[in-house]
Amino acid sequence: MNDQMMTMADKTTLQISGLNFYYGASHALKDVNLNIHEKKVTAFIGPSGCGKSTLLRTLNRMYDLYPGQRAEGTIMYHGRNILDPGQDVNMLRAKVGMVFQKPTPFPMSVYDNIAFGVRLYENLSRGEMDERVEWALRKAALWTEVKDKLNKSGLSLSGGQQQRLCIARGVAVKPDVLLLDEPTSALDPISTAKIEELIAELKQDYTITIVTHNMQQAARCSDYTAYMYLGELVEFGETDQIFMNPAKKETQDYITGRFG
Ligand SMILES: Nc1ncnc2c1ncn2[C@@H]1O[C@H](COP(=O)(O)OP(=O)(O)OP(=O)(O)O)[C@@H](O)[C@H]1O
Repeated sequence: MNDQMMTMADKTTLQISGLNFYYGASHALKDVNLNIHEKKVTAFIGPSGCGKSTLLRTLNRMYDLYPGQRAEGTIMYHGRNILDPGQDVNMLRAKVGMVFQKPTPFPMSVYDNIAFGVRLYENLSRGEMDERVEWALRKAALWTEVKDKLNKSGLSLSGGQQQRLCIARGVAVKPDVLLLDEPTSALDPISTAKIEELIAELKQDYTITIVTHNMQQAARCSDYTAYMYLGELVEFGETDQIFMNPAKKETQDYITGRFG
């Protein structure tokens, strides 16, 4: 399927055009053009340092927190360029949530890990908050494991549970998009399988973008794959096509492990 046909079949949530990114003078993303499709999983793959995480971090302006980092170009989201200086970044980050490589629960109870973010945006009654916490934990396939431990510290959970808690925290504010930056690289195979199952469930409701070093994971979990090299987007397409019939030799060399 060519890009135009895919765009007709799937709605675009984020439309990235002419995106360049700089760490000071270092040019880390070079004229990236890419559509992220609604309620699909898009994987970013490529060798270390190719710009996968940088691209992910532009999608909710995470880089704004660091001086000297800047993006140029457009990322259209609901009719607005999110790179515009006038963009409300707090609102953007509520709509485009992020889960990091290392599980990062807040040093507070399981319940408050979820409620904390919700309180920033909504004024819910205690009963409504209880419902939201349960809803988010169920969405993250964690409820049955923690329903009797809601007042225990989030840090007392296993690594895999902590990562699902972080996903629950992201989901609790009802985002449109979830950005997952190597979400299973610190986890054992069983926790990894749970997160992958969870991704398959979550894409019914959310647009998901995942950075992964694991080719099998990209092949299993994603609908679309973007292969990057040295800050450039080399090839983008449906995951089956990228893995079974890539258009570019560089892509084929990378996915078959012949790279470098
Ligand atoms: N904070 C930073 N300051 C300066 N340069 C950076 C910074 N973070 C990343 N870079 C550079 O930007 C380029 C892209 O890095 P990025 O982390 O996006 O790559 P990646 O594909 O996610 O790599 P990995 O798979 O190793 O995580 C690299 O050359 C990297 O050295």
